[in-house]
Amino acid sequence: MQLGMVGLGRMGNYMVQRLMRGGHECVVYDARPESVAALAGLGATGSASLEEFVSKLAHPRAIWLMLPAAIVDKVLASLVPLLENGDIVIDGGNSYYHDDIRRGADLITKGIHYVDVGTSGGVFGLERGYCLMIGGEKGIVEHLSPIFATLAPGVGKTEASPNRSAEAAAVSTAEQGYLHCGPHGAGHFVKMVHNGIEYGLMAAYAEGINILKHANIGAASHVADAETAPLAHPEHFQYDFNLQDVAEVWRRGSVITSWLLDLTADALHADPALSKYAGRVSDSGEGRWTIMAAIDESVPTPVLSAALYGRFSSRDNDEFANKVLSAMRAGFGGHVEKPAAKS
Ligand SMILES: NC(=O)c1ccc[n+]([C@@H]2O[C@H](COP(=O)([O-])OP(=O)(O)OC[C@H]3O[C@@H](n4cnc5c(N)ncnc54)[C@H](O)[C@@H]3O)[C@@H](O)[C@H]2O)c1
Ligand SMILES: O=C(O)[C@H](O)[C@@H](O)[C@H](O)[C@H](O)COP(=O)(O)O
Repeated sequence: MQLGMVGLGRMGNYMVQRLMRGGHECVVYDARPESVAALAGLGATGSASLEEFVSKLAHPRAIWLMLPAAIVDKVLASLVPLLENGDIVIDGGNSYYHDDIRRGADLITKGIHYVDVGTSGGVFGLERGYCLMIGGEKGIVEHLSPIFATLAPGVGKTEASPNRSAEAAAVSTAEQGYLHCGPHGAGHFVKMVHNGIEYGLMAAYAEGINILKHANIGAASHVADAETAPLAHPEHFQYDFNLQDVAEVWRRGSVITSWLLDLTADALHADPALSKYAGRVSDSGEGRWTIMAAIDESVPTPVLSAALYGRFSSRDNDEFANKVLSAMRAGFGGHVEKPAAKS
């Protein structure tokens, strides 16, 4: 099948390569000509402009956008006037599902079909395949199934769930690694919650490993932390854990095995101090949209909310709040801030 790809960054580039390996024909465009040239060198049909890109696609066109969510509307404003009745636009980035509902309704008035796809797997997707969470019209999703089947990991890459019935498996593509989740926005809704969970899982590993890292604070060699009360039982905190080895042993048969743990172990092996990271953790939107949806649904999400707020704190957005705390403490008790302990 032919597919046009706009956005050839960390994701789009490898997705095109996986599609071409699977026998699909790819027409590609990116604002960076060097990204287009690199894929043209591997067999894709390159384009120097959106106009040229659209002209090289057979009607009905299938165009996959793999762009930062913030620029999708801007690119659609240039792209849509070039399209014809029956063409399909797929947004495979991390767009907000409200935008999908709006775009789907707007584009169909122009005869253009819109599909939202939450794509998971990151830069490992080229080899492992991508988990695809899809929203849109059923017939259009079915039409695109050869593309989804090639991008997804495929049957057999993950052991079947023991209680999954053969009947359920026969009527769903979930075992292949892609799923039509519902109408416009459903794909990105599922991906949004996936990423909310991702924040919580990541925070859980990070916090646990940090407890292990500080398990030596009772050792005589440890510089006492001037900001806290003295330890009642220094003998309880005499452990110099080898964090790489702990992460490594957890990867074998434990309850908390996961790909995130694999990546954590690997990062600790590369540099146990993680010294190239300052620890300022960004968020691209999906974590906060998850919490917003939970609030609208009146569903409690204490773990996911705490994980999101942890990212805000990591960027020092709690600095003034902490000054307010110190000011109150000074005010009611005359407590003076102590100098930071050397780490
Ligand atoms: N990186 C990941 O692990 C990952 C995983 C899943 C989903 N996503 C989502 O996929 C989307 C793409 O992510 P990425 O990591 O590949 O981003 P990226 O920044 O690596 O790539 C974006 C590409 O878009 C191109 N681009 C920017 N403006 C353009 C324009 N006006 N016209 C044409 N091309 C333009 C850039 O040149 C770049 O090559 C995002 O929505 C992201 O949130 C990323
Ligand atoms: O499933 C995935 O492959 C990831 O979730 C992916 O979508 C990406 O790495 C996020 O864009 C990072 O999101 P934050 O910037 O919000 O951490």
